[in-house]
Amino acid sequence: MLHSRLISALAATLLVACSSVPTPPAFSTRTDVSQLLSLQKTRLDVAAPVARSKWNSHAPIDDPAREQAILDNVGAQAQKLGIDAQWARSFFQDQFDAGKIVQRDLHRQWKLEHRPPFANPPDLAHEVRPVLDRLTPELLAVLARLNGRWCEPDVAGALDELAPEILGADYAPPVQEKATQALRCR
Ligand SMILES: C=C(O[C@@H]1C=C(C(=O)O)C=C[C@H]1O)C(=O)O
Repeated sequence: MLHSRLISALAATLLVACSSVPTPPAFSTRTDVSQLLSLQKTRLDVAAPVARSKWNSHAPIDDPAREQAILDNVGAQAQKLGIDAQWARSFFQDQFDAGKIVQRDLHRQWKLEHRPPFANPPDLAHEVRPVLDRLTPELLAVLARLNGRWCEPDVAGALDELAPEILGADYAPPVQEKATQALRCR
């Protein structure tokens, strides 16, 4: 008798303890969306050093061979993570295009200012591109956690709320829209 009362008291305590734990899915979804947008922002931040390097070297903003190599790697890695390869490629193409809006805006501004070459331009191949290459697997890992969930209300809601906050801190709406295009519920 005493034994069974003790068990039901313990069970009741456990029930109370479990129900007071915050719901982890909503919390981790918001964290994942925030992390994704922060990584996208970090990638966009690399556009300015890329633009400085190309301003000095007169290299074109578009480098289709480099883009193709990244996309082929992205497609292969995405498949291993269970992400649709074509979707992952279009997400990364959007990141390239968003970064190129930033690069073009800077070159346009420097042209108007008759800006001379930069004194210490970053080395594109040895300093700048390695930063972008390190971001690729990090982006793919978060994308794998959010894979196919873009129409879930907590994912779409976090995206709507956090994109203007995180990307909008430094980037205009056209850049934000391009960078988040593949993430929208369709
Ligand atoms: C960032 C660069 O400029 C462009 C954008 C790229 C990117 O975002 O990864 C890749 C090649 C270029 O078309 C670059 O040349 O490295």
